[in-house]
Amino acid sequence: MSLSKESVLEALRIVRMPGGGDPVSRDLIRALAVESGVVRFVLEGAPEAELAAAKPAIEAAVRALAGVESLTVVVPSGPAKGMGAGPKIGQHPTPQAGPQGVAGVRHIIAVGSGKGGVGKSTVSSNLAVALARAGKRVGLLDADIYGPSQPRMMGVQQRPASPDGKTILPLRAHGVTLMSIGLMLKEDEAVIWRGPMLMGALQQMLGQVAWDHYGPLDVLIIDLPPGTGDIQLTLCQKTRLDGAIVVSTPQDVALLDARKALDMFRRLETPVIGLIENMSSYVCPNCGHEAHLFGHGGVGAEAVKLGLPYLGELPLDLEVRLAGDAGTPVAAGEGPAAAGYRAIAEKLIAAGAV
Ligand SMILES: Nc1ncnc2c1ncn2[C@@H]1O[C@H](COP(=O)(O)OP(=O)(O)OP(=O)(O)O)[C@@H](O)[C@H]1O
Repeated sequence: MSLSKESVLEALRIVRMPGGGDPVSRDLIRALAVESGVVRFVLEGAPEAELAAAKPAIEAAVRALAGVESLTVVVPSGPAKGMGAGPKIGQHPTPQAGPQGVAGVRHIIAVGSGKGGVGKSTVSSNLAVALARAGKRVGLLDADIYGPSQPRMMGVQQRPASPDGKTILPLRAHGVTLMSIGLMLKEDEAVIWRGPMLMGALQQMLGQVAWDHYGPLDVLIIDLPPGTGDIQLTLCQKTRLDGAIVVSTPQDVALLDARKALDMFRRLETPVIGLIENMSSYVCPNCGHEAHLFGHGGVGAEAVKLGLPYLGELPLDLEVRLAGDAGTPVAAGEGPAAAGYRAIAEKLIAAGAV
């Protein structure tokens, strides 16, 4: 029998758990992935001591299979020392009837991109700050589970509190109510998760976080992972989204991927609020010459072609990256990039999107 999920599960059925039964019939094997000899899964759903005691036998059973080149078994542990008891993030999704809103939130907007690295997270944080500066009550959810960047960009690192072990209290930075899935997880947990665990975690981020802890929100901005995967699909299907904003750089290859994201939102019947061109122009800080490193105007032209609103362009500006790395989004200050964000925030407000 060649190595597969089934052969791994079959081998695991033979292992006896200290508390009785086997790990498969007790549903303790989660997010199993088997790919070219690499086997990964999460072992959870029983007391941590029992899982730790069973782990060596479980590993031995899998390693004995022909074709296993590497094995990672993660036993998620409780919160790290000093962090206090907290809810466990990452679970199988609970059933829900149709798309749901989020308590205390008026509008929900997702920010997506077809391709990574085009500035989606930068745009999400800066737009959140620009909208807050324009007087809106704004929340920001970093749902980019594989590369959460909002804690760094917004300058927050502490683990959110959970007084009752279930409700999660969001953080607050630059006038924005903030939560990142990255603040609740250990690195190795998120990386090996697959579909259902991701979806459950997202559901928890929307349902268990007290988004109105600092007062009700006009808008919750959700920074999606790049691409068109499980998280995007789940969010559009399970959450009452008001719409999506798609970020792209102007060059053809990024636009090609942006079209895929737009197509996904169309199929899922999520209205596209507009397109944003990031890294549009570069003004040399020494001589003032304006260059278009990735081309210019491609996103606007695409918006016209598709009959979608074009929200505006944002310059490629060293300050944007430095500010993001330093934890204070450039939109919190003054300058051309801040002005660009202010203009987009005003457009969104004028359109009644927030
Ligand atoms: N307009 C800009 N000018 C200069 N640097 C930028 C600009 N937009 C984004 N960056 C920088 O580019 C890098 C990638 O941006 P960001 O993380 O926002 O992209 P992303 O699309 O969210 O990527 P990923 O999908 O991988 O999370 C960051 O270092 C960010 O500071």
